[in-house]
Amino acid sequence: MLAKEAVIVRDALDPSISESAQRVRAALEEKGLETPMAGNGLSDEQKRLKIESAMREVMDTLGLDLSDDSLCDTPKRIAKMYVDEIFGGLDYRKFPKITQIENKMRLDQPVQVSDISLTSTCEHHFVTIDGTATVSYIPKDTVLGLSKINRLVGFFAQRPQVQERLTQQVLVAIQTLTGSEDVAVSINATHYCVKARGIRDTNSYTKTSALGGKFLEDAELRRQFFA
Ligand SMILES: Nc1nc2c(ncn2[C@@H]2O[C@H](COP(=O)(O)OP(=O)(O)OP(=O)(O)O)[C@@H](O)[C@H]2O)c(=O)[nH]1
Ligand SMILES: [Zn+2]
Repeated sequence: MLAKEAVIVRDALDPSISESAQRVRAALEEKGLETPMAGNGLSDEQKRLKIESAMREVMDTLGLDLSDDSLCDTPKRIAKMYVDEIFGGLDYRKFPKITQIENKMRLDQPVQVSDISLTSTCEHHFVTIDGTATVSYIPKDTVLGLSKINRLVGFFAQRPQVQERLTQQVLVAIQTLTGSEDVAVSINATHYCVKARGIRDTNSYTKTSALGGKFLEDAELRRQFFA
């Protein structure tokens, strides 16, 4: 297993990790908001093979018949889903390409993207978190391509998460990329670990928010964001 510092140095030299991704990661590390990772240096293919084998063990332990034609490929499907889909955001090589344009329009009012659909995975139970995110920022020197906001939410959602950390990670990513402290993020989500097991509450949902710069200082701006 490689030490965390060694992984960061290796990734800094990896041309498939964009400069934007490296800056966001450094900012998260500095603020103690990075997802806890113990980088093991495995390739995606090595990860798929190991997870497939582990899932085979889990299913076998549950007493499922792995020779059944409906079940036999499930370990492989789960391995692919974890590495390439629902946990793809653990790999900064998959960080979205961030397009920004110079703020020639001198925009100084909030740009808000509301109700971004989001699915993530609860890191305590590995079941779905299903919700929406709303992101607002006041541009400084550059303006972000709108879809990039959805993509950034999607990237950090594709990790095992707690909703509070996910909300903060999106905030820091947008602050880092735009150079503007004036960012607000809110997430409303249903946790299937609360809905489908445990307390089995089918109604409740969780609201979190993370605010920076003028959104913290200006009550009217904050009111508009939450309105
Ligand atoms: N703060 C926070 N907690 C979460 C999130 N997702 C799940 N949890 C909680 O994580 C906690 C884990 O508690 P444990 O007592 O270790 O787990 P458990 O025995 O399965 O708990 P129950 O869900 O109450 O049955 C639970 O209270 C979950 O509801 C999240 O995004 N944020
Ligand atoms: Zn959970």
